Amino acid sequence: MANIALLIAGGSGNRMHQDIPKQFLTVNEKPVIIYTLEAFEKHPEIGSIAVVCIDGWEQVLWAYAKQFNITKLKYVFSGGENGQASIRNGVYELEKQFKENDIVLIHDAIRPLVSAEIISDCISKTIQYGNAITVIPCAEAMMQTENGVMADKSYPRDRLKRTQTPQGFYLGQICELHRKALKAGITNSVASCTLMIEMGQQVYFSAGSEKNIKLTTVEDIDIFKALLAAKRSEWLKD
Ligand SMILES: C[C@](O)(CO)[C@H](O)COP(=O)(O)O
Repeated sequence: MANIALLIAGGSGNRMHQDIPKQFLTVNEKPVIIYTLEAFEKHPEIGSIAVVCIDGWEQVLWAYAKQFNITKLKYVFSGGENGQASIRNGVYELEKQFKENDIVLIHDAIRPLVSAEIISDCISKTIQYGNAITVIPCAEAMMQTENGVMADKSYPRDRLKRTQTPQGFYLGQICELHRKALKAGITNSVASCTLMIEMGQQVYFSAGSEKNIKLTTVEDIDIFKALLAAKRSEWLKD
């Protein structure tokens, strides 16, 4: 049985307001996507890595992978018109290379601080339950709003989880989910976990971390740099 990491790097990152797609921004002399690739490269349970890449950046990605010695990167696929289409392209391509009972961990390329523990837990919960969505508890009070201006309802935070990636599935099952979703006319679900719910399936949780940040806005780059600095000083102490 193989464990494959499928990194989703198909987006242009409009919310970052940069000329370069955020997965290719350089932070401390290394492109963001390389931090993410290194996390899976170093993980002993991951055999192969595939990337769904934004059009026009494929050769840059292969060049960076060579420069930073990412030997597990085997496939680079085209993105789609949205996240659901990009993931669908990726899993359909993987289906041509791997078996239905192989595990695929679908991960945002712009979550560069995913840890070995998070990857391991996602794999073991996928084996245990059939799928695994990385989550963290919801620490803030939650308000429900219709118009974004005011709220007259709150939502109990202990009943909520904040989802992250990786999100783990058996390859055959995630391909089947995408085929059924297309037949049902669902074409723009936010994430694999939301697609599962929209298709009436249960999802199971694995353990995430506040440090497994998603680089969405420019502010997140500052947080990323601070977390990198903290990580470096931990290494120096060891
Ligand atoms: C998959 C995800 O990271 C879970 O939190 C998130 O939904 C991705 O959102 P994006 O809009 O594709 O950045």
